[in-house]
Amino acid sequence: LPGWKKYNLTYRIINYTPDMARADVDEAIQKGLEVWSKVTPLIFTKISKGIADIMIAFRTRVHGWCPRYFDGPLGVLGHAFPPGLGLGGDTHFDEDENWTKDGAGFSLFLVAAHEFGHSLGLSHTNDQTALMFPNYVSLDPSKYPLSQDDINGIQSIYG
Ligand SMILES: CC(C)C[C@H](C(=O)NO)C(=O)N[C@@H](CC(N)=O)C(=O)NCc1cccc(N)c1
Ligand SMILES: [Ca+2]
Ligand SMILES: [Zn+2]
Repeated sequence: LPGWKKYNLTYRIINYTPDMARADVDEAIQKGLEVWSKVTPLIFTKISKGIADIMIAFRTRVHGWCPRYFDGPLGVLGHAFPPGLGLGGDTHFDEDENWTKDGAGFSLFLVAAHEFGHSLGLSHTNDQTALMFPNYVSLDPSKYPLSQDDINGIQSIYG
């Protein structure tokens, strides 16, 4: 599994969803990254300008030079590119979803944690208890642990 060749990665939130307070978006993204830094030597540093390893944006439908597109409400919630230069690591969230900190809509924290798994080199798993299972499971974000499958996967890259 290809991964980043460095442990210190930068991220930048390019734009914010109007669905949530900015501070709540910052927190959801930071916690989504922490899910992975807790079990690896990875360190994530937030920058507010320039090019980060992981560029994070909320987008709809066909967007910019991204080779993938979104599909309106529901369905695809986000996508992220595997480690590498340029688009590598970048993460996009579908702005046509209702993003939330808790309660109705989709938990930005949960989806971000899943997408960052891809940004770090993980693909989907068929372990239904895993964060990297293809489909969203709306479990309480605070209790949503990584499954052993997730941990094995990430530690096989950044052990
Ligand atoms: C083919 C991919 C572009 C689908 C896309 C995905 O897996 N992105 O990483 C996606 O948004 N999948 C939905 C499920 C679907 N409608 O296909 C999803 O909920 N993924 C995010 C997610 C969030 C939290 C937990 C899990 N297991 C999955
Ligand atoms: Ca969608
Ligand atoms: Zn996925």
